[in-house]
Amino acid sequence: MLYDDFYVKSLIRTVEDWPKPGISFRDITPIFSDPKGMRMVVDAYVHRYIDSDISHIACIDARGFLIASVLAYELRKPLILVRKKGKLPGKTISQSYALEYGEAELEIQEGSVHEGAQVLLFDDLIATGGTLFAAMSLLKQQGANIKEVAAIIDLPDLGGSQKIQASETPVFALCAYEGD
Ligand SMILES: O=P(O)(O)OC[C@H]1O[C@H](OP(=O)(O)OP(=O)(O)O)[C@H](O)[C@@H]1O
Ligand SMILES: Nc1ncnc2[nH]cnc12
Repeated sequence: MLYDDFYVKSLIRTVEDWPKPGISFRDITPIFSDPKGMRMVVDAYVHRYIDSDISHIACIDARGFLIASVLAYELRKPLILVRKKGKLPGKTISQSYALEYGEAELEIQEGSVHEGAQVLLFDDLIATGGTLFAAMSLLKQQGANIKEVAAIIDLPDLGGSQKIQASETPVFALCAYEGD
């Protein structure tokens, strides 16, 4: 299905002052309750990565899981879960970070990716980039190369995507909210 930016944006709800005063929260929940929107979003990534040489898809807890798992199924790639602290059994490595409205810690299981893996890292939204940088650091510590970071939404005013690109990692976002 052809990507229609206007249609996808019509499924993203802005909630002012949530979860904290001053935050314009971009709620993607309506995308998942709209089968056409969900298909349009997934198809856009399938189209972009079908012929790429990525070996793995990594995704970030929790909203990042929703599209990335379908994408991994479609592209027949292994999926690596980057989870919030305390959710993964066994030996893990962790990284704390700050995001637009708080602080948290991410973890991956040791050995979840091998040296030289070519990873597409997926999350739903890029704001300050704190979350993605923490995930990138964990994957790189395991020897992975981050081929590209992909998201549904970029908030360029918060600088995250620019910082990731400045670190020599390509960034692909389906849509952006800038200056509003
Ligand atoms: O670029 P940043 O400033 O780091 O912000 C982006 C992150 O914030 C949200 O995660 P949240 O921790 O709210 O998790 P959720 O997916 O579990 O709702 C979003 O899903 C991104 O992961
Ligand atoms: N403005 C925002 N809307 C939705 N998720 C976010 N994660 C970080 N900032 C966000």
